[in-house]
Amino acid sequence: MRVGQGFDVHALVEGRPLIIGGVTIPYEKGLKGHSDADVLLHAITDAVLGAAGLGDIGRHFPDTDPQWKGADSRMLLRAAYAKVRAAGWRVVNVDATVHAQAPKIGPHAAAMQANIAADLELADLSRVNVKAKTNESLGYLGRKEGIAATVVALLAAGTD
Ligand SMILES: Nc1ccn([C@@H]2O[C@H](COP(=O)(O)O)[C@@H](O)[C@H]2O)c(=O)n1
Ligand SMILES: C[C@@]1(CO)OP(=O)(O)OP(=O)(O)OC[C@H]1O
Repeated sequence: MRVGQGFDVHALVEGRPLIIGGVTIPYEKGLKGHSDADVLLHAITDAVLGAAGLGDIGRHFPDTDPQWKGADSRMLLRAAYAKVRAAGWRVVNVDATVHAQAPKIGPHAAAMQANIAADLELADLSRVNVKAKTNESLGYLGRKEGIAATVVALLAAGTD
């Protein structure tokens, strides 16, 4: 068994769609990034890469590479997970928290869970858990200047 953790944060700006966990959420602002800036999928990607000892998302998909400009982060997660699988690992479970003062994530959590489970080739949806917290109006997250995500992932050896 191997454990990995992931963290990501992106700034909230006007004129961008808000995409979290592969779900487009109606909101007045979206996340700024080189890719689609899906903060949750980036943290999951880092957690599974980290558990496998494969570095981080920026090593595999540099934000200086025009190839990844506007990239769909579900595609990045699937590509990273293919490398994790090729290294002999599979995900046992992923537990994630989205740190967002707004908007409410709860109504979208099941759709995020389904996307993530599909991308990690998990038939058992309970192996992916998406939680959310406000930041109690404290700091840059509490001022709605950005949204963050924290993730832990467990890997096991094998292909089953
Ligand atoms: N962006 C968010 C933040 C929170 N939730 C849900 O509200 C519950 C209470 O959050 P607190 O930060 O006030 O503790 C939390 O457990 C989530 O269920 C949410 O859906 N979206
Ligand atoms: C995903 C990548 C690549 O497009 O860019 P961003 O969307 O800016 O995301 P970030 O979490 O800062 O880092 C990973 C990057 O390499």
